[in-house]
Amino acid sequence: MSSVVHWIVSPNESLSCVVRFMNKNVGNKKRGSSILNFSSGISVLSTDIVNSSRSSEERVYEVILKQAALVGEQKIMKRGSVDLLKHSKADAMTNPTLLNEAYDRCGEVCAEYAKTFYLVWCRRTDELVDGPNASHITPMALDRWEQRLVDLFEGRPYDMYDAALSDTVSKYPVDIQPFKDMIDGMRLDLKKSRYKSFDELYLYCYYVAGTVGLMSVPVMGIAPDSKASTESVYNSALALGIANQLTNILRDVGEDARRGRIYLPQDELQRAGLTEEDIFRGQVTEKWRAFMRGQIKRARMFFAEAEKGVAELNGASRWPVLASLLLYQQILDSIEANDYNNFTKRAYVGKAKKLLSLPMAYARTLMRSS
Ligand SMILES: CC(C)=CCC/C(C)=C/CC/C(C)=C/CC/C(C)=C/[C@@H]1[C@@H](COP(=O)(O)OP(=O)(O)O)[C@]1(C)CC/C=C(\C)CC/C=C(\C)CCC=C(C)C
Ligand SMILES: [Mn+2]
Repeated sequence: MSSVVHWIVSPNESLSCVVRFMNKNVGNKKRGSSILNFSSGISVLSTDIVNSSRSSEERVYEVILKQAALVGEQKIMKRGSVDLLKHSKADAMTNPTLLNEAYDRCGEVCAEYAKTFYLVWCRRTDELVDGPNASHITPMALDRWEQRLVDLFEGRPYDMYDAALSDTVSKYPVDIQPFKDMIDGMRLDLKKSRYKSFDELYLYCYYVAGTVGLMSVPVMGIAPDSKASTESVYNSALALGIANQLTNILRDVGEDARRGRIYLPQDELQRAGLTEEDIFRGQVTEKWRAFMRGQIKRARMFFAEAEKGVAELNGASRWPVLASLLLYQQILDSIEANDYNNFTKRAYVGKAKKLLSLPMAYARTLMRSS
């Protein structure tokens, strides 16, 4: 039996600890979940019964179990071969030269768009709602994007970028669900600019970022000698996505507010004595500093949860994943160094620190694998 412990910090510095005991046999879901609240050392305030109204964390965990089952139970069905007749550009899928070109094109997009991360389909999806044509994007356009996703999963890519992804998902146990969920995240972005609670924000972070972790693990692979359960590795991957997105949100508070968006839990703001006007005014007060300390602490806990899973990945992936984790979490240090002024100062990690993260990550991964 494996146990996954999540610590969620609320802004008044009390801690909720969600302890899940999962039956390792995911097919036989004998699952219990209890939420323990700690406040000044006083514990166990509530017990969550399975199947009562589910929290976002529980809903997302269902997806993890499904992904883990795909790997663990070898449920992957060989996907249909590419339908060459429907889309002429699908020639790329059977012609190795064209396929190489498709992957090269993806590499070019990565070099242009992403400083730290590489996953072209995700960037293209995000560009739909954040890019230059964002004001023309309707829910219908996202429906079409989703249909195109289904097509590429079934071996009918529309263009070269799709062809590379189509090829990848036909070779690895990648499920379409996290991809669909990411599109749902973009749908959310079209209609929602406030989040009532951390539970709501957590779901958003899963959609737009946690999904990336679930897409990546089947391709990166779990080390053959790993003793960890598949679902615990997926859980760490999810945590890395959530941690990255929470960090993004904390870095971009001012920028988002100028677009009329507040990706911060409203109930927590209220408990900290802060209003929306305070955010729009953008003054760094003691209340704001205290609020930010709580938010940063929470993001760091997700990074810590993520780090546990890095050693379980295939050797070749450990170093880049740990390096990206170390780099990204330094943005939190930078917010602190800016005295929590994320309204007008952009937190960033300088070149020297970035460079230092690489050998540090390398040394750490070597130490752990010996
Ligand atoms: C066991 C374990 C720890 C496994 C690691 C699993 C893993 C590789 C997880 C990756 C997590 C990750 C990189 C999540 C992406 C988070 C993120 C920043 C999401 C952004 C969403 C939208 O936010 P927003 O609009 O606010 O941001 P911008 O201002 O627009 O930037 C995204 C933009 C979604 C799009 C995401 C990508 C383009 C990044 C995908 C990158 C990868 C999968 C590569 C990761 C590779 C390594 C080696 C870490
Ligand atoms: Mn974006």
